[in-house]
Amino acid sequence: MDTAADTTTQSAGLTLPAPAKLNRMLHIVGRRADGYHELQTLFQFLDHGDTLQLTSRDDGHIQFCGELGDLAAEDNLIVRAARLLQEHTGTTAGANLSLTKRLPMGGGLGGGSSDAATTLAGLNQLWSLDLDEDQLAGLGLSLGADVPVFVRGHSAWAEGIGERLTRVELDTPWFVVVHPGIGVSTPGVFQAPELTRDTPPITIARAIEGGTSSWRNDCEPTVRQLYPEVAQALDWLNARAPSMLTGTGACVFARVTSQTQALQLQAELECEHPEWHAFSARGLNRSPLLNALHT
Ligand SMILES: C[C@@](CO)(OP(=O)(O)O)[C@H](O)COP(=O)(O)OP(=O)(O)OC[C@H]1O[C@@H](n2ccc(N)nc2=O)[C@H](O)[C@@H]1O
Ligand SMILES: Nc1ncnc2c1ncn2[C@@H]1O[C@H](COP(=O)(O)OP(=O)(O)O)[C@@H](O)[C@H]1O
Repeated sequence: MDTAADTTTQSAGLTLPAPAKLNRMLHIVGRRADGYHELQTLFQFLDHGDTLQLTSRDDGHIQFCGELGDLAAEDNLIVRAARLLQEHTGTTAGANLSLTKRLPMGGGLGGGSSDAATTLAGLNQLWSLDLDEDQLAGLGLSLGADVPVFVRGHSAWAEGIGERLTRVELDTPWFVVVHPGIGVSTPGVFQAPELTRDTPPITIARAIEGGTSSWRNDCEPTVRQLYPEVAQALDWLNARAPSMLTGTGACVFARVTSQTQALQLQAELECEHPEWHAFSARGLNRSPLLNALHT
């Protein structure tokens, strides 16, 4: 039977991960003239995320399939990344892009940015474009500040609005990540008058030597105040393990000592708070995207 896809030349295709990130710490050290906030943050990946299937087609069309609520195609970072790559390189190739979405949207786990990075890196390979990492990271930055770290695929200390990256090695514990079932507005958090914007800048060495017990997220007090559900989830987790907000939320994460402890904590949480969503995952200093692309 003929289908639209059958009329195109199909390649073997790729199935690639789009992992989540955590902000292991996040300081706001200033505000730029355009209103954007200058950050110092430590990014780390998780072995949990979305999955993207990519196949090439020869009619130049970008076909997306996946569950992203009512997000319009022109706002979908996957479609935008594919079109950007077409415009930048002039390729006549198209693609079928099929997403299995596991990461909550707008949860501070960087799912949209990670999807975009996986699209850029995957299509670069599928379409044999041969762009290097710097070129892909540059294109990614035009889609969002968090895209470059996913393209580069290493734990990083980030400055500026998150685009100036220095590779680092962090501890790789297990985490329990909790979404308290509400949406947090990133612009709303950054516009809040009470947000701390004047944390003195520190060096990478000082941030890392300070260790996990000294790490904090400057957005946390504001998000707690604006979203009591986030405060409740943080209080519940903090009573059991050291916990923090990631990005501007809504997700919070507890650092635990083993997979067993993670699964126990997750089970307790699911029993007491069925209205929250939780998963357990391990921190990774190398993104599973790099492993998948280079095998
Ligand atoms: C702060 C982080 C840390 O990872 O939070 P999460 O989004 O992951 O939660 C990200 O860098 C967020 O980046 P991103 O998610 O691309 O932010 P955007 O949607 O572009 O930002 C929405 C709005 O928040 C404000 N904004 C965002 C980032 C920033 N460094 N300063 C800001 O002031 C701006 O008003 C912007 O218009
Ligand atoms: N493929 C995508 N997946 C998720 N969100 C997307 C995608 N494309 C665009 N978006 C938009 O980007 C916003 C931020 O998404 P996401 O990266 O998941 O959150 P965060 O930046 O809080 O970590 C979403 O609220 C949504 O409007």
